[in-house]
Amino acid sequence: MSHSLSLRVERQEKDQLTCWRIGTAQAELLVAEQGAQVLSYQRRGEQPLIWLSEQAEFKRGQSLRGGAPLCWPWFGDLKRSPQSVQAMHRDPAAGPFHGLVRNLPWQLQDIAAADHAITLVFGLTHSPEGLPDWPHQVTPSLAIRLDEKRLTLTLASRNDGDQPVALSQALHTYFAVSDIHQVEIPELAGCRYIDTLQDWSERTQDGALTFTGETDRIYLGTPELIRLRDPRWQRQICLQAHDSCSAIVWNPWIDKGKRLSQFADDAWQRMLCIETANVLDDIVELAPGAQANLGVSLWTEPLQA
Ligand SMILES: O=P(O)(O)OC[C@H]1O[C@@H](O)[C@H](O)[C@@H](O)[C@@H]1O
Repeated sequence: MSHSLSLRVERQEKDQLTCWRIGTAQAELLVAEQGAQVLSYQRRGEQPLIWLSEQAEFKRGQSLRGGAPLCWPWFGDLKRSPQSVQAMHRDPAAGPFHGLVRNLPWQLQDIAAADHAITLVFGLTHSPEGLPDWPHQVTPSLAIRLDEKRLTLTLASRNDGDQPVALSQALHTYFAVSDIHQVEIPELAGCRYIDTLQDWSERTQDGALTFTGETDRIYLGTPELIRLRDPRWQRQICLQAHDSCSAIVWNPWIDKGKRLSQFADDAWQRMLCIETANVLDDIVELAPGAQANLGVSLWTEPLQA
């Protein structure tokens, strides 16, 4: 498909996966159909905004390291999720980390260009009995909208069943940074967080968040706009969340980085996850017939070094 807005949409087979590459005058985006996983997003003349591991493997049935995997219908360890989220599963002890859909086949269901933007909609097609051990009729879909300035991801969940459903979720976005030691996130100052590396104890963020070691935290009561300042690359990445007031911030640092799949030993220096989420006291309760939309818009702004 080509378009007067100098839009290019190309389907590409990369090893075992079908991907879609979208090129506009301003940016380039790559998405894998599996998991409806955004893999990379780079604005022309800039460093990548979304980070993809140079060791990412394009294999069926496994999530790629990097991009923006979808954690749904729960985030992280199901046994650590609120009771109402656990109760949706037949065997919470056996629920896989980060939910059920990040390594399933999804399909591109719609693609439309209008108002200087292109939107791709991916849907998960699963059996009427629902997902394995999660017997609920909730249909997720992901809309990916690329306009001249921003990339917007919206994960919609519609409850087509006749019982309420509780879920947690996250847009697990990996960002590219110049050097993890030099970036900071000012907007998290004063937020409560759960430090999963300190026995899940609750703390309060003192000043801007900076990075000096392994970090794995769930921030609560987060503001709508969060900025990742990167003076060395003279930019800040802006994240505007929609219908979310919790976020996970994660960097594996050296030791955990060595244990991760599809991850170079020094990759921890170049990436950082800020995951726009609905977790803990921010989970989603979906009445029959209701729909929830979790979203994030991403863009960059110049910054003086
Ligand atoms: O290796 P995975 O399953 O993609 O998870 C990556 C990370 O995802 C983060 O969301 C978690 O907070 C981390 O604890 C975890 O290590």
